[in-house]
Amino acid sequence: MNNLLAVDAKGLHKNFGSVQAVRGIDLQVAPGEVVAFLGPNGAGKTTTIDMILGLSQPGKGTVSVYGGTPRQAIARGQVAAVMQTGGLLKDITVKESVQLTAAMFDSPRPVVEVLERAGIAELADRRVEKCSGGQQQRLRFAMALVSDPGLMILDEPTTGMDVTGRRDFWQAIRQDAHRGRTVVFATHYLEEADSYADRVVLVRKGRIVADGTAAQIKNLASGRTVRAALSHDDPRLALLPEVDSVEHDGARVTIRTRESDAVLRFLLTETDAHDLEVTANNLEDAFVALTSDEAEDIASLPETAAEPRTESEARA
Ligand SMILES: Nc1ncnc2c1ncn2[C@@H]1O[C@H](COP(=O)(O)OP(=O)(O)OP(=O)(O)O)[C@@H](O)[C@H]1O
Repeated sequence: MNNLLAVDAKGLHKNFGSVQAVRGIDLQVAPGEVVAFLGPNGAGKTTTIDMILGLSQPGKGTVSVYGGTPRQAIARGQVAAVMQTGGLLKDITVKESVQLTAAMFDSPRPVVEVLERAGIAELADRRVEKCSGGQQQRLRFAMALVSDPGLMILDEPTTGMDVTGRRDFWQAIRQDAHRGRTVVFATHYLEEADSYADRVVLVRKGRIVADGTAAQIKNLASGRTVRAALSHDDPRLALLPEVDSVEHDGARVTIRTRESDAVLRFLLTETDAHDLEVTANNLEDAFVALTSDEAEDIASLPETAAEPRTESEARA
């Protein structure tokens, strides 16, 4: 994995005046990966994506896309983006928009084909200004498909869409991704990352705080709390590898853990604990906790970087 990486970003920093928008992001994306860049408002997702696309320059750090600069990759048609807003001319039709984009490339995909892929063939003659927000996003997607890019970058593409619109949009993306296209998308919807990404990169305040499969991130985010009555403080609890934190409060102890079974076993066999209670943390609450101001950095999960998808694993 060297210059074959779809994205190789190293030590990215970006400040806007006194705002440190990105504070040291390293991101390697292998061809065929579908990566969600997940984080709350202001985490630095768009700023990072802008640097990957060459729309802004890092204050520090480097970005290469397929071994070249972002601008070279865009000019070669290797990367295309679907951004949240902009990029559309309101007075022309859907089909004309795609035709204009196609005129920029030597061997574009046929216009009719990309309109179908994006699910807007029946809107071909509609003026852009008459299209709904979701339809305009599909048009941006169609325009991004024209160069048949190896890497597609989507910046919160479904913001403002209703549930059906989001589902239909992702279905269109998935249907097109069957050839193992690399996809990097920014989102703050946990369920989008969960449903559509092989790998989830969780960002908070300009840094990556976790990097793994959706299941691993969910595991991190969805620990359990064990409460029990205990006659005295037991310092061994805090030393258990499965334990994240221990709080003693009089005769009760509260233990946060990712593996409640191991903790329960210890309490029942090694201590006089009784009146045990286990509660699962709410996933959304836990996600907020992972990315909140108070949250400490969580170690990334090194083995989790998903392998490039094979043809057979690729989504239909
Ligand atoms: N052009 C700019 N000038 C000043 N500050 C900026 C600029 N662009 C971004 N920021 C600030 O940088 C930080 C990161 O913003 P960014 O847009 O990258 O976050 P994001 O994760 O994409 O958020 P959202 O989910 O709300 O789109 C925020 O504090 C934002 O206010």
